[in-house]
Amino acid sequence: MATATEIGSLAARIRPSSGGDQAGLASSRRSLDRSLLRAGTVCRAPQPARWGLVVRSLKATERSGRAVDVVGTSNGPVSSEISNSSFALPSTEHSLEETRVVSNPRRKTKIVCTIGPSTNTREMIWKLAEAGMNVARLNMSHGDHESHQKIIDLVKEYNAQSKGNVIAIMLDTKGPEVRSGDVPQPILLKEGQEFNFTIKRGVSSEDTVSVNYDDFVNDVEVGDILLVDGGMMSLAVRSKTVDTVKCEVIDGGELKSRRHLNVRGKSATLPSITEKDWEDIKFGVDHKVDFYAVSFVKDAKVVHELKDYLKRCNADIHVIVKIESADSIQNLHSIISASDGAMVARGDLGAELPIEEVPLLQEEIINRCRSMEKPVIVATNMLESMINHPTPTRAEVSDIAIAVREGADAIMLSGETAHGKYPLKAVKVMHTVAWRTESTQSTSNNQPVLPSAVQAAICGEFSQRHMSAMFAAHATTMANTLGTPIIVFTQTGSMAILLSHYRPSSTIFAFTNEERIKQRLALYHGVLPIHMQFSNDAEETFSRAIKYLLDRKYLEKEEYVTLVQSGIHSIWRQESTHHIQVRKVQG
Ligand SMILES: Nc1ncnc2c1ncn2[C@@H]1O[C@H](COP(=O)(O)OP(=O)(O)OP(=O)(O)O)[C@@H](O)[C@H]1O
Ligand SMILES: CC(=O)C(=O)O
Repeated sequence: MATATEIGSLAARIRPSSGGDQAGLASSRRSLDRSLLRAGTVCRAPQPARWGLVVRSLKATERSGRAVDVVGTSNGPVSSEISNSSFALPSTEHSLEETRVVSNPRRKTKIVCTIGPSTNTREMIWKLAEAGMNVARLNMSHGDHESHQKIIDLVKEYNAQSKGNVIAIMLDTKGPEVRSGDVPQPILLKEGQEFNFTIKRGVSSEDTVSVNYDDFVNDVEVGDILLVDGGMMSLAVRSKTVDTVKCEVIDGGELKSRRHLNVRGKSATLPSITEKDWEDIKFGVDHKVDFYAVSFVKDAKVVHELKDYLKRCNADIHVIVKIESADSIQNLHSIISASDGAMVARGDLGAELPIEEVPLLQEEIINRCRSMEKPVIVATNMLESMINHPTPTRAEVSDIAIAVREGADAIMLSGETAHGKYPLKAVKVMHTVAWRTESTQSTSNNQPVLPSAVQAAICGEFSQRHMSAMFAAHATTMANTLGTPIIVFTQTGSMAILLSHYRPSSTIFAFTNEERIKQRLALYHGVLPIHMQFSNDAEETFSRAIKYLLDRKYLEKEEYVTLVQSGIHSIWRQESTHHIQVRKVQG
């Protein structure tokens, strides 16, 4: 059986009395340096934690320069079919060559894919998963429960059959959104023409279409600007009757079925969770989804209301708040604080607020989430042109790189995978761009900081949670300094989530004995979740974990790993002390 011997000198059980042994550390570096030389790798840029890192990047680089040897990872292509397929980026070979000095062959930023008509089959779910999808998003604004259940069943079937890979499921509520009605054919809106929106149901003519919101006429005022589809078309309100809003088209286009309507600078006076949303939320409880993405959250009250409901249902589902309305910006801190994470929903955000605010708000929301230890997703238009074209615009590529650099946990595809012509190529582009961008990120200016824990200690309010945060930060520093991957054993997922928050430079292998926790962890930056039964014997469990990683070539013999035993719920600990150990992997 594979084992990992503890290096006595580096067995940094973090206790006041512990100390490091320079000789042991130097020997570990020498051994890693030797493997580097054997591998013949050239390290072009000095990195603070270079020893273990370069060796591992070789695993993803074949002679052709194509990624074929990354197996069973939730963070990148897993099959040669994907890697060698014709939809590789034209520049793929070049970019993979370039990433030889990458610190880690696995992508850390996760990819959320919206499932729709282009991808709602067994074959496409499998292909998306193999191409790098980490989370499948169900948009409840479209489809019915039957069609969404089919997708949930397919994802669960994939998870059950896949060896090592896992996909989480996110149910995105429709929310109090205002949409135009169904039209049998797109209606052409021309600049300057009169066009009307009516609250009468089922209307679709050349100059009038229904809206799904009875108070539309009351909320809208003469002079308001209406944006269709996030600003693809716009109209100025000229007059109103009891049931109709009469407008002049400013920017024309094709009005298709169920398009978003926003009034510039205003949020609809609807509750954040509508009756339909509650039905969809219950559907999510019944089918055990992993996350809700809650649309148009205006304040923290609605998050508490949803969480209370989930508690009453005994449902362990995390709540991601979508920041997309003018109201949500005013209450950003309390909303994020009440939630389990946030999404920068740039579509509606850029319609309700001036569009030039979107990049600034994106950065602010990411920073806030990062400082509050919550995951954050950047969504909408990331590869919009790939709905119809096989390659992205350069601006779209830059947009992905910016979200990765700003520290998003995940980036999202919407229409690109829901109804686009090139869903797999879009995932492949997202994967490659995120991976390449991560490879250039320096860890030296990314050392964990602990303002909240330090502050708590000063105020005498140091809690178990702060203790866990301290250990996660120290484990990260240790793993970064030594260039080791982190192995964590977690029952609730909390320590893996904390480690993810500190963004270690290498992968976090998160072993859990709960399938649901494994699925949830798929969203978190840098975490590779693995399900394994824990036994009462800690050493035996560690050995099985190491064997698992060796068998899948995630680790190599003689490599060092940072092993974290901790968390709020202790595993194999008599006392409530956390342990961080550095161990050498034995065959
Ligand atoms: N389950 C589905 N069934 C049918 N069509 C879908 C489904 N999900 C998505 N689509 C199609 O894909 C498009 C893009 O998906 P997306 O999730 O971005 O929805 P949206 O309505 O454009 O915006 P929002 O995300 O704000 O709801 C939708 O407009 C719709 O045409
Ligand atoms: C994702 C979404 O709902 C938006 O961008 O508006």
